[in-house]
Amino acid sequence: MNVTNGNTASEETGASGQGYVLSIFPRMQRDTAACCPLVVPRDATATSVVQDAVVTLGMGGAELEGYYLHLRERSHGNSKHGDCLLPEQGVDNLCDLPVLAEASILANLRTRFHRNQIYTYAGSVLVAVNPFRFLPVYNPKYVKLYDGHKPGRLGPHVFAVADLAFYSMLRQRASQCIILTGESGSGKTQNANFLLHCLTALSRKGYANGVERTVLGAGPVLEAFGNAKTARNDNSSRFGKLIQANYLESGVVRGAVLHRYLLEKSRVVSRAPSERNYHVFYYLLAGASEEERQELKLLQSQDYLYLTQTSPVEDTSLADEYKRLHQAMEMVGFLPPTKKQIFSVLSAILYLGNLKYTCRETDTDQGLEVGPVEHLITLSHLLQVKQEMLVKTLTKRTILMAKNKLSFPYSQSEAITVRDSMAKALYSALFDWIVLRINHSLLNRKDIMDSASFQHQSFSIGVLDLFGFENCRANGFEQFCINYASELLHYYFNQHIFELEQEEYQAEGLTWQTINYRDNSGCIELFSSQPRGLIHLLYEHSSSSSPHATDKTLLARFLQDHHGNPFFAATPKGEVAFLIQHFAGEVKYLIKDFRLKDADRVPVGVVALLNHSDRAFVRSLVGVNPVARFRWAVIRAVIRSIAAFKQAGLCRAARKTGTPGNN
Ligand SMILES: Nc1ncnc2c1ncn2[C@@H]1O[C@H](COP(=O)(O)OP(=O)(O)OP(=O)(O)O)[C@@H](O)[C@H]1O
Repeated sequence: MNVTNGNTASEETGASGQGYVLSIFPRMQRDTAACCPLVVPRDATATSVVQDAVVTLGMGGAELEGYYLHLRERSHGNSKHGDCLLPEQGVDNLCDLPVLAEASILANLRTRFHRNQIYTYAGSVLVAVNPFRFLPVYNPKYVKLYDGHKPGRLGPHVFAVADLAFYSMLRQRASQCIILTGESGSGKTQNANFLLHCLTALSRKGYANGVERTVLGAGPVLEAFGNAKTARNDNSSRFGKLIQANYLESGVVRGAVLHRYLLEKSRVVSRAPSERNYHVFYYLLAGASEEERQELKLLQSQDYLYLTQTSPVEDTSLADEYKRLHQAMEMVGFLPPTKKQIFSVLSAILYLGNLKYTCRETDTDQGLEVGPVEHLITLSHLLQVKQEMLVKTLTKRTILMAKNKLSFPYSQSEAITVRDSMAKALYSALFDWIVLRINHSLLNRKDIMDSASFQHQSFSIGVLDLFGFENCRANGFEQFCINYASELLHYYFNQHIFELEQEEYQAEGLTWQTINYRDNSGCIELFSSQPRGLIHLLYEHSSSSSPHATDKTLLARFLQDHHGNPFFAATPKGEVAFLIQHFAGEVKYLIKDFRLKDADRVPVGVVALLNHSDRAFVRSLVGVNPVARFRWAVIRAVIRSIAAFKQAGLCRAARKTGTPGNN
């Protein structure tokens, strides 16, 4: 039996026009069968339509057996797609939609959005639509409301997810994880913050032990140093993070741990014209007091090359943000001298960008000169390094040969690369150091002692907030890494939602029609298969074993090895780029600087220079990662976290089906 929505103007009926005429065809083909009209109200549900149809057709009791009802939306005419059979207020869970199709899903999300209901369930997944304005649904009253609530009683909410994770952890005595995914600007970080707020508030001891305060302080600090304005999001996270809230088995929150994955450090030295450098630079220059300006030798933002590649920033709120940043830094335990050291390094990074090179050629000597000298003096003062050593590091490569140190002058472009590498390495090391310090204050001494002595068993709830899928006007190495990470996450979702869930249904003996979903494993293969995957080819081309490789030879190799791959394509002639068919759409990547950014080597001389600083703080920055070489951090980290989540999913499925899982 085939029921088609006849929602055309002429078929709208009822005294108030508040109804639809549905056409019921007792066979599958509407043109070969007689049709029986059925008037239903606008807010009819699938169940009520079936009941009305049964009555209208005079079918009842045993006669119903063996009949199938297919509800179909009319696919032509001027019907309002997706609106058919949708209750006026929408449904809380997309699984309850009478017709599950893209149009009806969008119509439901739209209907709810206009009613300020931005959250909707899709089975066990929570879908959030970004409202881009404040909604009064996150205050402590809501945390209490959702605390221990019965699923289905209250509307979908991000606090419901936190609550479910918290009580599942206590009930199952197992750690939990919550993954946020979506395009850049969709609201992942905002919702991660709401989750953490709720997760710490649900602690049996409430706010008493100060973890909430530290977690809340950590957010703005990380945002200032790790977020920036991009073409898609004014406050885009340029790093990925996994925040793990730790609990004792009694449900008392005992600290948290923050893991950070890849910081987009190339942003420190260059970015697209409509984008900005990291927020903290603008906050510092807009909000520093006169005394700080003198001490840190600050200039105006338009005087720094690293900040002037983009349109000037005139935002009166920046000075207030600087004040807020100071407060947040204090909340996570940064004392005034530490803050001063941090801002000195930021000032030094900005000065590095202003250094210029000129070629010098005399009868006896040939090389590069770096200046202006007053910037070199300021830099050596800010970093507490010897000016002579600074100049040498920035202009000459030193090689150790048969126990002798030999120096060769850099070419101008090599020297610029060294200068920029130093700025990126300093910023990245500073960010790592900040994360390290935040982790110290998140884990108090008693927690460490307790866990070391195994006095208490503890569990955790992880919140994974990675960068969202990006397709910018010009995509480069950064988008290549970010989108590969998104691709891996999407693969995990597919596995978790479709494969494992369907396996579970089959194990429970439920009649289930297998759903065919768009599998992205081919795209992941394209990136990571051995030995021809794009990542491996890139690695090969940027290693020292390929001295003659260039970005162009790399592209040629990509094209040669992946010709005919449905996920990979060449671009029209002349473009030094390639296309990848991602799960979220096709992206064009420009090959320029892929090798350079992949290798991401900080010259040994720069590490040695910073290690010789008279300032312990600067030396400790290099100590965070002595070789200062953070190659493929994101990919390694994402693979590790995906593997952990995948394992957790398999264990969950194993527990449900009663088969032993390797927990
Ligand atoms: N629930 C919400 N309520 C109010 N505003 C929101 C909400 N979610 C997102 N926003 C707004 O949208 C902006 C972008 O959100 P957010 O930074 O969380 O996106 P994202 O997905 O983490 O992006 P990216 O991947 O670029 O970091 C926020 O700065 C905020 O203004």
